[in-house]
Amino acid sequence: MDRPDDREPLVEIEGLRKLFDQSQGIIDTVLGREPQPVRAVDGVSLDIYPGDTVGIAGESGCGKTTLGKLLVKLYEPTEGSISFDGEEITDMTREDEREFRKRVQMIFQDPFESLNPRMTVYDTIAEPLKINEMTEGYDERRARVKQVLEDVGLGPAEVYLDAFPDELSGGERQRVAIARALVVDPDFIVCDEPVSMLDVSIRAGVLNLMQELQDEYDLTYLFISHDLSLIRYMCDRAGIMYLGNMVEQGPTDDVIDDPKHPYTEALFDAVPDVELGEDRRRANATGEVPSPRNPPSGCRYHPRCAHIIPPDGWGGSQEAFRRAFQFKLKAKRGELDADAARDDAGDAGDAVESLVEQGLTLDVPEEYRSETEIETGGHRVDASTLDLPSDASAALEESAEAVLDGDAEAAVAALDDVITTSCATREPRPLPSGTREVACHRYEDDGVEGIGGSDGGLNAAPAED
Ligand SMILES: Nc1ncnc2c1ncn2[C@@H]1O[C@H](COP(=O)(O)OP(=O)(O)OP(=O)(O)O)[C@@H](O)[C@H]1O
Repeated sequence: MDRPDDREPLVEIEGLRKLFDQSQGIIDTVLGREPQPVRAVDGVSLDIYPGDTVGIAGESGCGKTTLGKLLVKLYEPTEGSISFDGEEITDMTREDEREFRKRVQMIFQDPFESLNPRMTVYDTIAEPLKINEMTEGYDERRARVKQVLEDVGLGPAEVYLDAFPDELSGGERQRVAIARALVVDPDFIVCDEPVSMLDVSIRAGVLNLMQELQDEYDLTYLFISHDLSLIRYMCDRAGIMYLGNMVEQGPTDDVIDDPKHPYTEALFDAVPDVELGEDRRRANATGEVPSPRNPPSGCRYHPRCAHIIPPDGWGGSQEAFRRAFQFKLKAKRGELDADAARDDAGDAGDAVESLVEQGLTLDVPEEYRSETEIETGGHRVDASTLDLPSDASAALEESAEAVLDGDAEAAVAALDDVITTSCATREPRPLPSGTREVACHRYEDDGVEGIGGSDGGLNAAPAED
């Protein structure tokens, strides 16, 4: 990615992976299935520059916290490298690691859990100074603790020094946690949902304090948050994670105002915004986040993607392909309900037609459904209004017949040659554009939907097979 200056990154993350081995559920054990690790962070690369505030967003379980913990060395990576100020952190001497642990801190979501209830504010903040032998004796230590308490807005310090966490409000506790992180004068702080447990009325105060402290202490921040308005408010750059992958990253305003990855688009569409036009509203994702134990092949987002790419020579619209692909997913997952289709069709009706329409229905909230779907309670789409090529219609009917005959395998096989997409077979590589990186096949080929203007944008590098 282009940057406006030639600073060296403070943190360089390359091909980072963290897999958690997890014991299987009882069904897996009984069926003798191979244990599958949780792919919490799975191939993330990211540079963080000094003085920047980088935000990481994404749905729950996408690997944000795991990434944060890897960066502060609370976890060791399964694969990949993290370098901090030019030095690889996964392979440090004891002395270097000691120094690293001073320079890099983490603030957690829950100040009730992160503070020891049996330690006073003074002991909590003085502890890292003692461990790191950073002060000469009690007087210097006490002066340093008092100073940092004043810096985080807990003044006069004497009022707080002997207090225990349960005597403080949530906001005061989080300020103590921030003071504990700051007292060793770090360079880089990972802030994991730092205000989400706090009362809404005091969040802005804590965030503003963190901005002031950034200048005062010369800090670089990584903010992890579900809250996209917080990311916009605090962060210069934003990275969007999906199932362990970084799908898009770049300057925050560009990523939010002009999202390129369909997942980023859907994530921001989930936030109510009266100014969004029809096109943005229709882009919403279908279904739930799949398990990181067994992520989808190719692009991990493809089963939910509104912009899934039809095969070469597809004679219909992209919308028709997206629905046909949803049919295929439901057939694979055994979600097509033959009995419901028979009931729906009635004695004189056509159960095949009903089942095809059931399969073509998108699993999205009501505001994203077609008129027919709304009229029929979300269960039916009028297939005749869809621009489906004749071979696709024939394949869907053949598949529906197989489902009605109880032959699940044949139902999937009928679709195999027609309803195909490269999104399910090739993993997209993050490719650079003028201001960002996006990992999406739509931006790989000239003439599809290049971004980054006339210089070819993301088309600069060939796609991986
Ligand atoms: N110590 C662990 N052992 C096993 N699995 C883990 C562990 N920590 C996280 N996971 C799993 O890894 C995946 C990513 O979790 P992580 O907490 O990093 O996501 P997240 O995006 O921060 O989610 P949230 O916003 O809910 O905190 C999840 O499926 C989670 O269950």
